[in-house]
Amino acid sequence: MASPSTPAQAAKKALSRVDLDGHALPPSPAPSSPHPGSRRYALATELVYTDSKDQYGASSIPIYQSATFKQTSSNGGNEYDYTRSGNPTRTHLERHLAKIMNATRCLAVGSGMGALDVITRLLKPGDEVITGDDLYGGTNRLLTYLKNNQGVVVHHVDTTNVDAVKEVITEKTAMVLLETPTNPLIKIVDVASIARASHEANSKALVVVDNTMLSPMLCNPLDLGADISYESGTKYLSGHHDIMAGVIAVNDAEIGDKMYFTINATGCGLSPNDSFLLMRGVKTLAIRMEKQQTSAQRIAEFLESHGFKVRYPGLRSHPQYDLHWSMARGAGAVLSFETGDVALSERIVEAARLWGISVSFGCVNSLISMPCRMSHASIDAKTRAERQMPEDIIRLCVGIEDVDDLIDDLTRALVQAGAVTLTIDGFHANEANGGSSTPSA
Ligand SMILES: Cc1ncc(COP(=O)(O)O)c(C=O)c1O
Ligand SMILES: N[C@@H](CCSC[C@H](N)C(=O)O)C(=O)O
Repeated sequence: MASPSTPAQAAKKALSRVDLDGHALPPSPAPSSPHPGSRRYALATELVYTDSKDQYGASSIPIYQSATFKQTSSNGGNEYDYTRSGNPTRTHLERHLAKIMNATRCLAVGSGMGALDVITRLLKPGDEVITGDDLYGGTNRLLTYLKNNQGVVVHHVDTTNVDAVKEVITEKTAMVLLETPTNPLIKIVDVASIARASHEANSKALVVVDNTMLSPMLCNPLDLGADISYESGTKYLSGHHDIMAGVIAVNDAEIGDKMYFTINATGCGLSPNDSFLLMRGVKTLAIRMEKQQTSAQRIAEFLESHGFKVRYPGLRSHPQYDLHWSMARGAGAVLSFETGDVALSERIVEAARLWGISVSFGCVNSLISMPCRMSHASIDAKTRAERQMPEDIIRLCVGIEDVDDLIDDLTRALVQAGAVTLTIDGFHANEANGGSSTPSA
């Protein structure tokens, strides 16, 4: 029997089959939305709304925990043959994500770094990449590897300055890689202006945005002109720190095919079990993010009002407040603040109880960390100094606990560490430790 030549023919062929009990066998759980790539409801609805045509009406996607799939002929040709190449649970997740990321195609892989690896395999020796000078440490590490081993030229510039990006765009620019807000300095990057300028200067340059800090709940970089949006699904999308995952969204079919080729060729597609867990996590993204960012706002205001220098795009004092809100639907739940003293920051972090000392963010639990020692330690001290990363910076990743408990725990840690001066009216950050002189109760 000839193998069906298109996916539609393959689906029809498989649909016509019945199992031993006479049940019609659908080709796979159908797309999670009848209209992948186009949203019909508010995002909070789309996140939970799925329409899988499972043969038994399962309301959550079954885990197709199978490496291989039986074929109906010696020519193969069924929709799935091997999980590295494709798996029904992963496909369901990818179609659901394509819908919520406003993309025509989404690909799910084993981690956020795995996603960037797939994306950067679009590069070839001699290609140039323009990226920021405040980047997640792992991203910096992979780019440094490509520079040292694969002949890729990497320009680190201040991507908060559109002109600085324009200055280095040439016909050799193959990729412009952006993060916003940046991790951990919470700087905002004008994605739309950079995408426009990049495409005008070089129509072949791919603008890639790491959307991990905001998630599709708060921002859709493809709508701002990016060619590829990716994020670590380990963070907000899954929300519980129980899996590693990465997702890539794209509208150009040819680029999507090239990246799928890499995923199949290297075997980094997300496992069926983790695809199930990520799908489950995505359904609660809206309520988690709403709660987390409401609490983050309270905590940012609390710290600022007590004299700390706080970086959070929900604060009016953020120098790029208006730019952030022109691109995003919320401020997210990651903020950082400075104490002016590394040892003091260490004492604060170690005094916290409710806030777990941990890398990562986007989890239901609140986390506290010192990026220069932890998430960004792979950037050497000299480079950190050149990029003006304050060694004392403390990053807070706000979870879903009661916000008053979080503030109480932080207050106790600040007092215990000696970061604040107690007065009859309350307390304020010590001036010697980087605090301002305008305390509030
Ligand atoms: C902004 C950002 N992008 C990408 C990654 C990589 O994600 P993963 O840890 O899932 O590989 C991380 C964190 O690890 C991150 O913070
Ligand atoms: N040891 C890890 C550190 C992961 S950092 C995770 C996350 N992106 C964050 O910003 O906290 C590594 O070397 O990658």
